[in-house]
Amino acid sequence: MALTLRSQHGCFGGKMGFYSHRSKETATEMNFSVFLPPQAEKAAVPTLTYLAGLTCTEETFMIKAGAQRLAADYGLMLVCPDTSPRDVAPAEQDGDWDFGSGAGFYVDATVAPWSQHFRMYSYVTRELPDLIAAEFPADPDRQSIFGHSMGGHGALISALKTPGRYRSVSAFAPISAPMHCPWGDKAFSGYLGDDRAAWADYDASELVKRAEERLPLLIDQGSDDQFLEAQLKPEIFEAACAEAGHPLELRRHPGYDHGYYFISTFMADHLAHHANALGLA
Ligand SMILES: N[C@@H](CCC(=O)N[C@@H](CSC=O)C(=O)NCC(=O)O)C(=O)O
Repeated sequence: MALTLRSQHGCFGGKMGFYSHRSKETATEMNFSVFLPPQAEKAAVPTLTYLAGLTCTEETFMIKAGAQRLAADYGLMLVCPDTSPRDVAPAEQDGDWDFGSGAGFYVDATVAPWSQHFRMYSYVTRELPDLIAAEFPADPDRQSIFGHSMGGHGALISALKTPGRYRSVSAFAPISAPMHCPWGDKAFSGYLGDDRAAWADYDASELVKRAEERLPLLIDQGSDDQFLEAQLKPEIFEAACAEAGHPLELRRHPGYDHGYYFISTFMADHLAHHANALGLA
């Protein structure tokens, strides 16, 4: 598997790298970033994948979230894919910031033209982990996942749909019930068509009701988040977890909005959550 190293930077004793490669799933070049902690020079380390939100790239989290110092302390590899394929025909880019480029929604599209390249679910749950295991000093038996907003939705569905893959999951302000909000309605009807049964396969509030395993699950939500009421709907996911008997630590934080100041404030708690599940704490 040919990887192109686009740039590399020393970071907290480890290495911050930005890569691209030809993806079989999306049939495009895909970008991703990896933070290698110093411990990775001597041994395979656990990986924590972060899925970013609408309009983000593989750089946003690495630049803004402040996760690398803690990951270096724990000996945790951080992996962050781009949020969609990029080098696609104009008809597949879409002019909207919440659909098309930068808005892959972590689903495998079934509706043309999106179905040709927008296969982000298979990309983040299969192709990218396999690539990381083959090309980096990663311990494939110790993986966890987290994300923000659209990426929080992506992290929740990735964990719920692949029992046995991840040791823990967490999310900042996730789109918790995409079948019941305008962002999800637009993405699911565009990528998956009108069949709401297909939508339920990518909705965490539906998937948790049939979950086979019980993962440590942490969600942080700002109470002053501008998207909270219309788009995020944590109360639906909270009720679904209660109905399913799935443990959930959902914390609401007055004074915090949707942005990376909120994310960076609670980043240490999320890394501790995952480090604990991955046997690093
Ligand atoms: N362009 C939009 C705002 C887009 C936005 O807020 N994106 C969020 C994720 S929202 C859900 O997935 C984000 O993480 N942005 C990156 C950042 O650096 O903050 C608008 O104009 O409202």
